[in-house]
Amino acid sequence: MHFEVSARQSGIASAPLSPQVSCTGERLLSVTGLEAAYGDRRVLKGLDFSLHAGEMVAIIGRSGAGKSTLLHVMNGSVPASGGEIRYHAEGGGERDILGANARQWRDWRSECGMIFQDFCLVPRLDVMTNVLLGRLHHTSSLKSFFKIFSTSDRARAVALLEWLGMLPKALQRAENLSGGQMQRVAICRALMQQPRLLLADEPVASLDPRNTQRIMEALRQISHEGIGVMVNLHSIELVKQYCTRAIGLSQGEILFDGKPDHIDEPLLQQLYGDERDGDDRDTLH
Ligand SMILES: Nc1ncnc2c1ncn2[C@@H]1O[C@H](COP(=O)(O)OP(=O)(O)OP(=O)(O)O)[C@@H](O)[C@H]1O
Repeated sequence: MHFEVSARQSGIASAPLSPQVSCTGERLLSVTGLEAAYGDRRVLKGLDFSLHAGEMVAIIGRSGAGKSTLLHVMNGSVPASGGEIRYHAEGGGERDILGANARQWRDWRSECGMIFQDFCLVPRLDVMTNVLLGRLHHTSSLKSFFKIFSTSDRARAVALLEWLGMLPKALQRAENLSGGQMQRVAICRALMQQPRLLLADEPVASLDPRNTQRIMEALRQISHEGIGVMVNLHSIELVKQYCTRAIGLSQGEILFDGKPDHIDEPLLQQLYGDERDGDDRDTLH
């Protein structure tokens, strides 16, 4: 079953997901020569690509290719060892995120939401508070600690939860939700930041088919709002169904950057090789 929600139903019309951004396809990021390593082991080897508002870009490649590392370098939780990530600020001006000081990193993180395979919610807090925690980057930490959020923050949280069908669960503890419900809450939390970019690290890896469709549909709608979405995926079927572009990584290098329709058998063989033999093959098509 497909999850379909109109802009009116979603509350997007009354509470834009990202009011700073219009869906004009302007450039958000220019990545050049990006390198990352764990100790002596080079994991990202000179990546070059750009990202635009409204794109939904899949990162694909076999296990260990460097997909998660790329997203974590982009949000600053793993350090880069070389290269540049130039952020094109709204209204002009650009800066290299990798050369940012602590305050600039905090600013960047508020522009760059992230969701994870294991959701990363605070289990004992209720859904509403988990979502409001997404405002941490915009609110003083003391205020957040005492859970003092503004009326407009609360209104936005309500609109987002309603959009993803989670408002009835707003007062439940996060630990009592199903995986699909947790991921919807995690998306709401990320959108509370009003990001220009959303990074999703295998967001559907642990979900059943129905919840997978719901989450992918939500990500697509978010990209239609003008937010740049980058999503690590293992299913090529989902990439072709939902994404506007795919970047194929192999051993930390970009092997492909183009339209999902252009992903063909020889490329899949290059990207996945033996990993596609046996059971894995079914999950890739
Ligand atoms: N914290 C770490 N310390 C050391 N090596 C790591 C660390 N995280 C990842 N690696 C290694 O870096 C390489 C890239 O890992 P990464 O998780 O980015 O790959 P991936 O493409 O996301 O894989 P998967 O699809 O299995 O999640 C792998 O060889 C992995 O073992």
